Amino acid sequence: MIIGVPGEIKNNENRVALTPAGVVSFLNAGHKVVVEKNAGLGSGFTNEDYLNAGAEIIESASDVWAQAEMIMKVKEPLAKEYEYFREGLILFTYLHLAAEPALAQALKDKGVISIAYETVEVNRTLPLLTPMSEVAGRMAAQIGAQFLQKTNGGQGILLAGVPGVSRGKVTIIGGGVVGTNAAKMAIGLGADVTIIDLNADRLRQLDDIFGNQIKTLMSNPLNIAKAVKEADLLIGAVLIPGAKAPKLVTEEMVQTMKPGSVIVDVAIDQGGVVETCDHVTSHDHPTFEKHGVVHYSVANMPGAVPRTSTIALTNVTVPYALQIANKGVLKAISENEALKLGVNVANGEITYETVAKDLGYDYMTVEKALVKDFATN
Ligand SMILES: NC(=O)C1=CN([C@@H]2O[C@H](COP(=O)(O)OP(=O)(O)OC[C@H]3O[C@@H](n4cnc5c(N)ncnc54)[C@H](O)[C@@H]3O)[C@@H](O)[C@H]2O)C=CC1
Ligand SMILES: CC(=O)C(=O)O
Repeated sequence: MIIGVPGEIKNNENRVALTPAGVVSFLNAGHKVVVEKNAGLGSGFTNEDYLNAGAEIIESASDVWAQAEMIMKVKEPLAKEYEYFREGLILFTYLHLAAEPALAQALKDKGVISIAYETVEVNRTLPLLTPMSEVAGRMAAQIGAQFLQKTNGGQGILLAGVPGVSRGKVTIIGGGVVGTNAAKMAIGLGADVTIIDLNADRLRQLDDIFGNQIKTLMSNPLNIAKAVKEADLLIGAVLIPGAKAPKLVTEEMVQTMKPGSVIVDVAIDQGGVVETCDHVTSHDHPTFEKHGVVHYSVANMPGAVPRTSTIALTNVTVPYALQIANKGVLKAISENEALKLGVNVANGEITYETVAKDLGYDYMTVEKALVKDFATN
């Protein structure tokens, strides 16, 4: 199979979908890899590194898309990339389609087999989302601390406090991978940390992990309203796989926060959990202010630490991509339930149930969407 790696074009997205080590894995299995010129530079991988690994370097993105049977990317394609879509092309990347209706429509219209990293699922874990959630969770606490500084528009709070002065309060809604990693960093910074989750077992695990270093609360509107009001830094970290994030923090709750408090809505890639986080921001202009509160809603946070993130991401994506390349997409997904759950669009149908529901499409199982191909393979 020919695997294509275009450069990322989202604002300040410096990750790349394959490292030179990943190229070697594909070549050893008998495949060919074409990489857009300079695609790896932001992550510290030169064209020469890719050539030495055995990839072909191609000048233009359009030629990479045209030659490849499977495109590996990091972020969802942007509108200017839709023209490269074609029937039967395999696209393996983050998609977040519940928050990207135009992209979902384009993938449907063009018959692209679209496999989303974020819905590949094993035993209720999301192995291709986890490393980036680890990165974004850790970043959320340090970014929040930075924007709490007066010089950056915040109220002028040091999360650690000092002897004789209270610590800053951090409220984290969603105690999964992002939430746990945000908590680790916030505790390390000396903050007073509260984690809210809907899953009582998860709250027990968090209590076992962090003990008295955190407070845990069950997710309900009263607890959320109280913890939001008290928070100096609020971190949104809820996920219902594939679905649009629920708006758990209302505008009224945000209005109760102290001026200069900070919200980092990490879940913005799925639409965000904070009502006032009503648009995605970029690394160039990461924040906006509403009701006196600093809002940060960058949907590609790990793009700012691309060296760490590219290596962490490709560590987990390459084994799955190799299965697709080795077996073909149909055999790979029929033999691997985790990968099958990654298929969001196939043969013009939406094949992930919560995405279909949120976007108002009929849902079709992958098997049914690909029924002719399954019958003949
Ligand atoms: N902005 C960015 O650059 C990045 C964003 N993310 C996003 O961060 C979000 C969180 O991801 P993960 O932590 O990996 O997910 P996860 O699945 O590990 O954790 C989600 C948590 O939310 C909890 N939850 C669900 N409904 C809830 C509710 N009503 N109230 C409170 N908690 C609730 C779940 O019980 C679970 O513990 C996702 O949308 C993910 O795509 C991840 C990486 C980068
Ligand atoms: C998860 C995701 O969308 C990201 O790492 O950018």
